[in-house]
Amino acid sequence: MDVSGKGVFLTGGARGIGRGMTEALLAKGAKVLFCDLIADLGKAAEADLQKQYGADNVVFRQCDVTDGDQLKGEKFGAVDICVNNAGIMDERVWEKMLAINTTAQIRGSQLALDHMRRDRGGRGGLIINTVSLAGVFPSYFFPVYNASKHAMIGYTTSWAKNPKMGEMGVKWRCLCPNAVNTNLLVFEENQVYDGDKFLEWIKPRMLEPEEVVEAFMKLIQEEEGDGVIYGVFKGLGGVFKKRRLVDADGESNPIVVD
Ligand SMILES: NC(=O)C1=CN([C@@H]2O[C@H](COP(=O)(O)OP(=O)(O)OC[C@H]3O[C@@H](n4cnc5c(N)ncnc54)[C@H](O)[C@@H]3O)[C@@H](O)[C@H]2O)C=CC1
Ligand SMILES: CCCCCC(=O)CC\C=C/C=C/C=C/[C@@H](O)[C@@H](O)CCCC(=O)O
Repeated sequence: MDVSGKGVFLTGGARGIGRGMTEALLAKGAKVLFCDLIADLGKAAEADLQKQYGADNVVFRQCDVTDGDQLKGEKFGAVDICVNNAGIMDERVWEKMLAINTTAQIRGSQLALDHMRRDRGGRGGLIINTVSLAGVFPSYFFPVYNASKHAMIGYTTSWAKNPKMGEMGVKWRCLCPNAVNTNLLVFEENQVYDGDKFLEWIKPRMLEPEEVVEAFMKLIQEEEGDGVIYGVFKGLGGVFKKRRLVDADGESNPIVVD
């Protein structure tokens, strides 16, 4: 999709990957309403971005995505692209994590679909859920985070397969980066299991946020390709992936399931 002049709603945009996505979309001429829980960071980002791209093109709202009423109330003209990106990684508060990573992404998708669907007067659109490679592969370091992301792959790909989606005019995609150098990876003890081991294991393949943003922009602008899982890997950029089940020992004997 050509994003120029399009309306975007994006969650978790005050920092990290979401902050970069917001700026990249503005640079291509989109109008962005971004929200976040952290008001001071969000307002600072808004001031900065408005200076560069104009106050009519970018607005910040403080919003807790787990509050359905707050999420519903966010309006900034028509939304052509919805990016459900806010997420946390903290096994100690696993119910809250499911509320943010899964329930809120589902609610955001549902609201966007109702707004966009052509068969009910909307003008179509694109829904992108920021998932993770943790939604595709098992990782013992963070079981609930992993489950929260697996759920979003199931949800997003299921809507994408709906035979009436053509009529509705809405496309669905999952952005699945490998680990990214953001605040999400700064954790306290017990936030994940064997966190130091995870970081040591993942370090050589760790992405910078800009690499993910670049892949995200390709994914948005991609017209073709029915793959809804877009893996982002160090040195490879973004690639459409088929969903695979792997044995308990990891990579051996993957089974292609779609
Ligand atoms: N950093 C990583 O290694 C990876 C991150 N991801 C996913 O990317 C997404 C963005 O994460 P990052 O930019 O890495 O982390 P981050 O921590 O830098 O940014 C996440 C943003 O979401 C916001 N947020 C958290 N809870 C919220 C709530 N209840 N309501 C509204 N906003 C809320 C935070 O305030 C923060 O600004 C998440 O969904 C994460 O799971 C996916 C793969 C790898
Ligand atoms: C503190 C933890 C935060 C977790 C943030 C993430 O979402 C990071 C991603 C989590 C798991 C990543 C698993 C990565 C596996 C790959 O490095 C590789 O094993 C997969 C190979 C893919 C392929 O060959 O197609």
